[in-house]
Amino acid sequence: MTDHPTTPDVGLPEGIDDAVRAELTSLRESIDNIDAAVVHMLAERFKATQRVGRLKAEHKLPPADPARERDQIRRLRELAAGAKLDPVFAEKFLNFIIAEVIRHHEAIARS
Ligand SMILES: C=C(O[C@@H]1C=C(C(=O)O)C=C[C@H]1O)C(=O)O
Repeated sequence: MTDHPTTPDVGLPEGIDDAVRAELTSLRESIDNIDAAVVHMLAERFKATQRVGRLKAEHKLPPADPARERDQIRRLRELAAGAKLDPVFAEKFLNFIIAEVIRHHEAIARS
C-alpha cells in the first residue's frame, strides 16, 4: 500500500517556539496515522456493504433497512457516550455513511 505522507509542520509560522513546533508536529503525525486508519476502515466497511448491496439486489430486498439503522444508531450513541465522544456527532457521522451506502445499493439495484 502506497502512503503519501503529509508535511506535518506545513503552515506553522517561522518564528514559532521550538518546543511548540515539536509538540504540534508530533500531534499532527498522530492525526495523520488516525486519518489513515479511518480511510482503511471505511474502505473495508464499504467492501462489506457493497456485498450486502449485491445480495439485496439479487434477492429483491429494499436498499435501506430503517430498523437496522435505528439499532446501529442506538448502539453507536452508547459507544460514543462511553468513549466521551459527542453522541450527536457520532449519529450524524453514521447517518452520513449510511446515506452513501444506500445510494450505492440503489445504483446496484438499477444496474
Ligand atoms: C448495509 C446495509 O444496508 C443499509 C446500510 C446500512 C449501513 O451502512 O450500515 C445499514 C442498513 C441499511 O439501510 C444492511 O442492511 O445491512
